[in-house]
Formats: sequence, C-alpha cells, structure tokens
Amino acid sequence: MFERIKGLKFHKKQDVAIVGAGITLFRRRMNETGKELSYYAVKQALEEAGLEISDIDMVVMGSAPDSFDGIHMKGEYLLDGSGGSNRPYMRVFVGGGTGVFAPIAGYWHVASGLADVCLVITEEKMSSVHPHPQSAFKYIWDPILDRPLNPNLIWIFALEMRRYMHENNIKHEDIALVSVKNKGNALDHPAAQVAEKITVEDVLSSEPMALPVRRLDVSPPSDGASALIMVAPHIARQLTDEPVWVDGVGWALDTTWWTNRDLYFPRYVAEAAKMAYKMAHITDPRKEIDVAEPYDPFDYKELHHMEGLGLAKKGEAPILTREGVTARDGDLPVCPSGGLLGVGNPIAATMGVKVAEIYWQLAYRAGKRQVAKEVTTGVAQAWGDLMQVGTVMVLSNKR
Ligand SMILES: CC(=O)SCCNC(=O)CCNC(=O)[C@H](O)C(C)(C)COP(=O)(O)OP(=O)(O)OC[C@H]1O[C@@H](n2cnc3c(N)ncnc32)[C@H](O)[C@@H]1OP(=O)(O)O
Repeated sequence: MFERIKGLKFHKKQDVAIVGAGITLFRRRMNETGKELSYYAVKQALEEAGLEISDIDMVVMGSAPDSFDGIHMKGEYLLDGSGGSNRPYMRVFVGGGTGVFAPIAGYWHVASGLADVCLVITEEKMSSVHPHPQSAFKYIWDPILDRPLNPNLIWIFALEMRRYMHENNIKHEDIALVSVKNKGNALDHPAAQVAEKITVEDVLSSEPMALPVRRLDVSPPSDGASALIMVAPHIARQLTDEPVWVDGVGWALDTTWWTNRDLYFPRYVAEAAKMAYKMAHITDPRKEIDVAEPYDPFDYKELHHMEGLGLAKKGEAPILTREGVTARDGDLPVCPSGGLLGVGNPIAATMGVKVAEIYWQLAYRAGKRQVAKEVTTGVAQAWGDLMQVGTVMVLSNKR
C-alpha cells in the first residue's frame, strides 16, 4: 500500500490494531522503582490481550527527561521491568508529547511489517526529584537566553494562559469549568490521584501559583506507568472480535523560541492533527470524531488543544465546555478519563489516560467511564517537549 501524507511518502505493509492496555495507580510511589511500575502496567496489558511476554516481537519504551527518575540512560535502566531484554528494544522521547509519540513509534514497527506484536510501555517517576519536579524543568531551557530568567513551567503557563484569555476574551471562570469536569470524571477512574467533586469557585479561590494560574488549574506531579499491545491484523483477529485500529498518526515540533510563537494558538498541534487526519481520511474533525482525549496538564490546555485539533474554532472551546458539549454524556465527550487534571500527570505514562482511554472507549471497555453516545472514531493527543510539540493518534473500531 502506498500513501502520501503532506509531502511524506509512507509505505504501509499492514494495518495496526490495539488489543490490550494497562495502567498503574498514579500517585507519589516512593516505595516502588520505575522497573516495578513498568512491570505492573505490562502485566495488565498482556493479560487484557491474552498474551505472554514471550509473544512480544519488539518493545518501545517512552519516558520523559532522565532527571525525573534521577538515572542517566533511563531507557536502559527500565529495560528489565519493560520486558525488553533479548528482543529489539528502543526508547523514544519528546518530553510531554511522549505519551502519544511512544505508540506512534509502536505503530511504525507493526505498520512497516517489522513486528507483528509490539509492546509499548511508558513510565515516569517524578517523586524522585529533589527538592521538587519543577527544579528539573529548569534545565530544559536554552542556557543563554532562557535559563538566566529562572523559569519554571507554572510561570511559563501563566504567560500562555494570559495570552489565550486576552486574544479570545475568555474569563477564568470558563477555563475553570475544565478542571471541574475532569476532576469529576476522574472519580470513576481506578488509577486517579486527584479526583474530586469541585466547583468553579473552588478553582478561583485556590492557592495562587503564578497568576492567573492557581493550584486547581494545574495537574499534580505523579509516578506511574502504562502499556499498550499493538498487533498486525491476523493476530488481532485471533485475539478479539473488537480490535481498535490506528487510522492516523501525526507529530510536529515548532520552534523552541518563545518569542517566535504566538502563544494563543498551538500551531504544532494543528500541524500534527493535519497529518493524522489526512492519513485517517478525516476532513471535518468536529463531525467525524466521537470522543477526544486532548492533553490537559492545565485546564486552559484542554481548550487550547481542542482548537488545535480542529474540534472547535479558535476561541470556541470554552463555549462548547460551558454548554456541556464536552461532558461525558455530551455530543463531543472530551477527557472522559478524567485527564491529567483528575487522574494525574506522570508525563510519558499519561499514554494510559490518552491513547489507552480512547482504545477502551472504542472497545466499549471503559466501564463507568464509558461515554453515553455510540462511538466509532476517537482522537488522542499529547504535548510538551520544550512546550512546542504536538503528537496525535486517530483510532477507530471500524474496518
Ligand atoms: C507537558 C506537561 O505535562 S507540562 C506539566 C508538567 N507538570 C507540572 O508542571 C506539574 C505542575 N504541578 C506542580 O508542580 C505542583 O502541583 C505545584 C507546584 C503546583 C504544587 O506543588 P506543591 O504545593 O509543592 O505540592 P507537592 O508537589 O509537594 O505535593 C504535595 C501534595 O499535594 C498534592 N498536589 C500537588 N499538586 C497538586 C495539584 N496541582 N492539585 C491537587 N493536588 C496537588 C500532591 O499529590 C501531594 O500529595 P501527597 O503528599 O499525598 O503525595
């Protein structure tokens, strides 16, 4: 098969299905190593797929900066817990975008025909960083122009949130609704760290971090792991009557210079989505996507990313949220998992609340989190790196 995606030539040997997923509890897990967390997630995914570790052809590991676990070359460190020994194993990494980039790399392995069964495992252990995970973020910036300003992520997101609010004339109340929705949805997620029934007033009166950002606008640092099993069609048909297929993948990185991007719109997500939608033959995402998991480490980011994904026009995502369209029983459920705001944010391991959640929704295996409407197509997206990467995957339960 030959497809051409936005100037790229792509030879697909076979389709790719997801047949199992696993996720650990997201918490400060000081007593367990990253290897142990990885093992728990892999075991759960294999059990769901009905496979043994000996059935795995290749392993893709995704994890964000080494400094979180405090172990240089952490891919090698995590190899044993990830089931990667004595088979082809690779680590991929685009910071916070890794939770969707790792399954994109799993897709390459199977779609190219190199593997029929690929295990994708993502892990993060942020509690290892002293005095606080924010101190590790300090070292991701340009050493000459950015670092002397001593930025942390909260400080940077305050700039971006302010710009988004200003450009689209959006009030903090409208943004806070995302936190209320996602923390409420997370009450039904067994892995959740900060699930809570809260109000807009709770968000607006929570501790100021770097205004306009307040504590309840923000996801917490977490430890955790998640896993996915991606297989060729002939294996999928042996394992399940309900495989979920990868229809499109896309990724894009914008410049790392803050001054050269307009922070009100995530162009990197729009470029990544364009690539994934083209591959999935999606021309009108608002109509054709039934359920979405955009990346939501901060409440305004869900809105920002919905607009980047073409699920809402620029400045329209807060209106859809206010009207209940994005609720779990709405016309376009967004973050039915509870997202990073409710389940937690162990950076790369959020694959378990993004791609895995869309897989569970499309396989009708999401239990209490299952959205009310009938679903055939969903999109998962992640963001991060130096806050300029978009990674997108479109899934569907139809062939
Ligand atoms: C690409 C991306 O994903 S970008 C986003 C990357 N992630 C981040 O930047 C993390 C952002 N959040 C934070 O750094 C922190 O939440 C802060 C700085 C806002 C608050 O941190 P602190 O007040 O120092 O809290 P600290 O991290 O010490 O945790 C203390 C407790 O509060 C909880 N907590 C921390 N932050 C939050 C939060 N935002 N919401 C709810 N609970 C929280 C923790 O779970 C912890 O509970 P535990 O003791 O039971 O484990």
